[in-house]
Order: sequence, then C-alpha cells, then structure tokens
Amino acid sequence: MSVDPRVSIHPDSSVLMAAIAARLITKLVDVQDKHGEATVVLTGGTVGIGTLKAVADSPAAPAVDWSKVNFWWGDERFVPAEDADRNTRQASEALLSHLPVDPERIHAPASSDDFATPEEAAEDYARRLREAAQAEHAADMSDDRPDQPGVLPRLDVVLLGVGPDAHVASLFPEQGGIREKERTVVGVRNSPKPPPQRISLTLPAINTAAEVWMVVAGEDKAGAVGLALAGANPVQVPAAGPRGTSRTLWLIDENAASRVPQQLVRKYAAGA
Ligand SMILES: O=C1O[C@H](COP(=O)(O)O)[C@@H](O)[C@H](O)[C@H]1O
Repeated sequence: MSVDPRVSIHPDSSVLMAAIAARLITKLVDVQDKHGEATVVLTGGTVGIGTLKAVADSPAAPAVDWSKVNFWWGDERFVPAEDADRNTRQASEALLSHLPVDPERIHAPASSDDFATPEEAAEDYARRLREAAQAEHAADMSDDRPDQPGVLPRLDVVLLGVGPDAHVASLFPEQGGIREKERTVVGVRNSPKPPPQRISLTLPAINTAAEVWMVVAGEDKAGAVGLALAGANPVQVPAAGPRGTSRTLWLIDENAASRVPQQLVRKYAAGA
C-alpha cells in the first residue's frame, strides 16, 4: 500500500533539522522496540548532513541503541574513500564517529579505490543488499515471512535530500537511473552535479521502504518541491517518485514550501 504524502513545514532550516533529528531518534527507538534493530538509509546534502549533526547534538540520542542500527546510503559519489565529497565520510564526521555504532552494520558503498567503474561498485552494493536481505530472512522465523528472501533488507526509513534540479539520491532528471525499473542500484556516469560518477539506489529500491522522508530547505529547492508535490512525472522531476509503503513525509522549511500551491499544503498537511 502506498499512501499520499504528508507535508510538515518548519520556519527555517535550523528548526527543520532539529525536528527531523527528533523524529528520527523516536522512529529508531520505536522500530527497535518492535524488531530489535532498525535500518536507516542516509542521504548526503545540506539538510541530510545537518540533520545528522543535530542527531549527534541531541540529548535524546542515547535513547537509541546505536549498536543495533543498520546504516545504508541512498547514493554515494564514486571518488576515493578519503575524498571530502563522499557522503559516507560526511556522515561519519557528523554522526557515526560520535556514536557507539557497530562497524559491521555500516554499509558504505564502495569507492573508486575499490573498483574501476561505478557500475562495478553498484553491483557490489546490490550484492551486499541482497545478502543482508538473505540474512534477515534466515533470522526471521515469524509465520508471516515470505518464502523467498527479497533483494533488499527491510528499510525502515529512507532519508532523501532534493537538489534544485529535483534530483533525489543520484537519480537526475531524464537520465537512465531514474528510468531504471529492474535493478536496485545503478552506476551513474554523467551527473550534472559534480562529481560526475556516482552510484545510486533506484526508485524501485527506494520505494520498498516503509517510510520515505524527503528533507528539504531553501528557496532554491522551492520549484522542485512544488512540482513534485503537484504530481509531476518522476522522469522529469525525480523528487516526485519516492513513496514509502506506509508513509511518505515531506519535511521542509518555509522557503522550500514557498511554491507549493496552498490547496496542496492543506491537502497534505500532517494530520489532515
Ligand atoms: O549530490 C547530492 O545532492 C543531493 C542534495 O544535496 P543538497 O546539498 O542540494 O541538499 C543529496 O540528497 C544527495 O545525497 C547528494 O549526493
């Protein structure tokens, strides 16, 4: 079941990032209560990394058992492991290096130190996701488990930033990645935003998540947010494509919301 998005608008980007951090901490605690562990897919970008800093600074952060959180990424730049452009490196500096996480649960996509091409790194990431799904399937003895493991583990929350061009993860307008229907991960070679080589989860993979949270701030994103919420075609407006199976949340600031038609703000308001 996929449901209509919900929109929650915050006064500015600082309040927004603090609010997303509080939601994320609460969500991870709730999921751990239910499943014993939780899985989050992180995003790069200004709000994504700012949110991780806000989590690290939150007095509620120790409420989560960080040793039982699985971390994946929605996309990564295909550059050397130590490159400052790596989303994983930024996440580590903002959050992961400050928490008692289990290194075995940090599933960073491979870098250009490990593979010659983004396609090989994408295949490696897809294989690791599939193996995590198989391990989860083997460990889950509940009656309602499917007979066969899927190609992805349970994704409790996927965080996604949005670029001014409406890209999400590294799925850019009109490119092959956003059109992908079969694979869970793709290599990207011609990203219009540097660096050009990346790997990205695809829309079919993202849309297996229970919850997708679109996290966006700034006037420069307002057009993309307005088009996405108005129901544009994801091929032209990738941000229109992500949908959680139980919830799709747009967590945005007033500047990013400034071009969303008022009737849509009312229609999608949290609690409406
Ligand atoms: O390149 C990327 O950009 C987007 C958005 O970044 P922002 O700085 O404009 O907020 C990000 O979501 C994605 O993960 C990243 O690789």
